[in-house]
Amino acid sequence: MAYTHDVIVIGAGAAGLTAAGGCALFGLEVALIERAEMGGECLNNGCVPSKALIAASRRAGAAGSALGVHLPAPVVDWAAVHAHIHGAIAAIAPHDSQGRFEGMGCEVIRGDARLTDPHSVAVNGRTLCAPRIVLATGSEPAVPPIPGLADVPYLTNENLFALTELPGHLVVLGGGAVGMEMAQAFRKLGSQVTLVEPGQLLARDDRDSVAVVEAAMRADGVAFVTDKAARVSGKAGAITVTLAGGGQVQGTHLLLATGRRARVAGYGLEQIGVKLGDNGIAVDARRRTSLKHIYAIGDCRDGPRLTHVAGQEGSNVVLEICTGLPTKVDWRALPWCTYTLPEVAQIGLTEAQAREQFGDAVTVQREGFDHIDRAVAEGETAGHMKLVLKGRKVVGASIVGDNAGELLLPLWQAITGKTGTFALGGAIVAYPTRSDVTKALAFKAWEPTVFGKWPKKWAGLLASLRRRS
Ligand SMILES: Cc1cc2nc3c(=O)[nH]c(=O)nc-3n(C[C@H](O)[C@H](O)[C@H](O)COP(=O)(O)OP(=O)(O)OC[C@H]3O[C@@H](n4cnc5c(N)ncnc54)[C@H](O)[C@@H]3O)c2cc1C
Ligand SMILES: NC(=O)c1ccc[n+]([C@@H]2O[C@H](COP(=O)([O-])OP(=O)(O)OC[C@H]3O[C@@H](n4cnc5c(N)ncnc54)[C@H](O)[C@@H]3O)[C@@H](O)[C@H]2O)c1
Repeated sequence: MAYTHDVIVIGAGAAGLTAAGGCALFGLEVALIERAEMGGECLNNGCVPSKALIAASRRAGAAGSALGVHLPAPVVDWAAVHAHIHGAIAAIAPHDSQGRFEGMGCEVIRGDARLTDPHSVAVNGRTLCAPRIVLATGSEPAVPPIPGLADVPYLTNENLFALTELPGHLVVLGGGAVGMEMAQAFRKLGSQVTLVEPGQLLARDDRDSVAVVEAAMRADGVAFVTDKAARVSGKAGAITVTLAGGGQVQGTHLLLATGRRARVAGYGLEQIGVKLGDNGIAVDARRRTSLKHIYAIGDCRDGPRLTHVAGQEGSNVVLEICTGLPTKVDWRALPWCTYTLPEVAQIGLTEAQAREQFGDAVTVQREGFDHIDRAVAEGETAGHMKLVLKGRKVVGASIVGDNAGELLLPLWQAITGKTGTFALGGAIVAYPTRSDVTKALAFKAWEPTVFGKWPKKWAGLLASLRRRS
């Protein structure tokens, strides 16, 4: 077969950009195909706009009296908030742009790709062929089969950031990361917000940590309803959600935050025989599909759906394709953070997962931010860090508090064995910073040893010798 390229990458989101850019930097001939905006979901309707919106909401939420300073009630200029969100996207866009990736050596093709045989991709009337293909086609909002939904205008992350007005009363379906972040942000900006979730809020996170966020959001004025949406009716500006339990919630706008569905249909996967899992393309630990020369990375395969995961899988397949060495992804120390106020961050195992896996070998060291001087000085003491240990080895951590996500990096190093509690407990940490909490908890793992029987005996012996001299 005459190959036109060494690698064809379909999709220019976080996963595809990393894979294509990395292979091109190794000198391979790469075709990168994107049918919509370069940068995919994270840049255009995911992480970037949501974090820009959250930043605006934090400014609004700072109003009131605290620390002896009185700020007047905020005036929210939605058009300006909207401009800030789209300004952030525009500022980051060059990083993901066609020009930047062409500069790295990729052939960037703007069009709809379709697999026509196991080595061939049709796009814009051309047929490209390569020995390796990387699928990075992402995911889309999962729209649950709720009766009436098709007849009512609703929001998802795909149109939320195009809103031209601040919702009067936003009803959010789903208490995962999207639902929680957006519910709090719109509430702080002045919308009434009701969040409907039938199960647990932030179900993948530590329960103690989620309880702190939930309390903060209730204090902000978010109303939580534990039930499932059974029917939706109404029209723009007047929407009614009828709950499975019989109650009703009324609002002006409806946001679906009910999870993601992998984008796997309509581009030839079925025809060439790539196998699917429950919600995405089935892959092995090296991110190879059932056709071993075709990889699937990021949101389109079954597994965690996060930008840094997409990027990590992109790097993984670059190494495997470019060196020929099998390269497995390692999620022992997978971090994530939900950017509510306070943030809730998780890495590795939660306490419950660790106890299930290691039983009595697990101990948990916990410190509240009310014991951390920086947090006290700033009046931001909500939250805690929980360090989950097997012996003295960190196997997980849950953090809830201001900027919790910024504390994750040394914990990644500890879980992956690049550092340990001894090093972290002895580290010099600038005072006063929130990192004091990591040092304090790591040291607790060693405290019984450092101040144990033998060090005490030794110190006592030295002291008695000095007394005699
Ligand atoms: C509101 C929201 C907030 C989020 N916030 C965070 C966050 O703070 N942190 C975090 O880590 N994650 C966050 N995420 C998740 C994150 O956005 C995704 O995990 C990530 O963007 C997935 O990247 P990807 O490259 O796999 O897919 P995408 O970014 O979806 O890229 C796939 C690309 O493939 C293209 N494509 C699909 N089919 C074809 C085809 N046949 N031909 C050509 N092109 C095609 C699509 O147009 C798309 O551009 C958030 C998600 C949402 C919805
Ligand atoms: N900060 C971050 O890292 C961040 C932020 C946003 C999104 N994301 C990623 O984006 C993806 C999507 O997030 P998400 O929050 O949409 O999905 P999710 O799967 O985390 O949560 C969806 C929630 O919707 C609920 N739900 C389902 N059907 C419902 C119904 N009919 N009525 C009410 N509730 C219903 C589910 O019980 C679940 O709790 C996730 O994979 C997440 O990792 C990450």
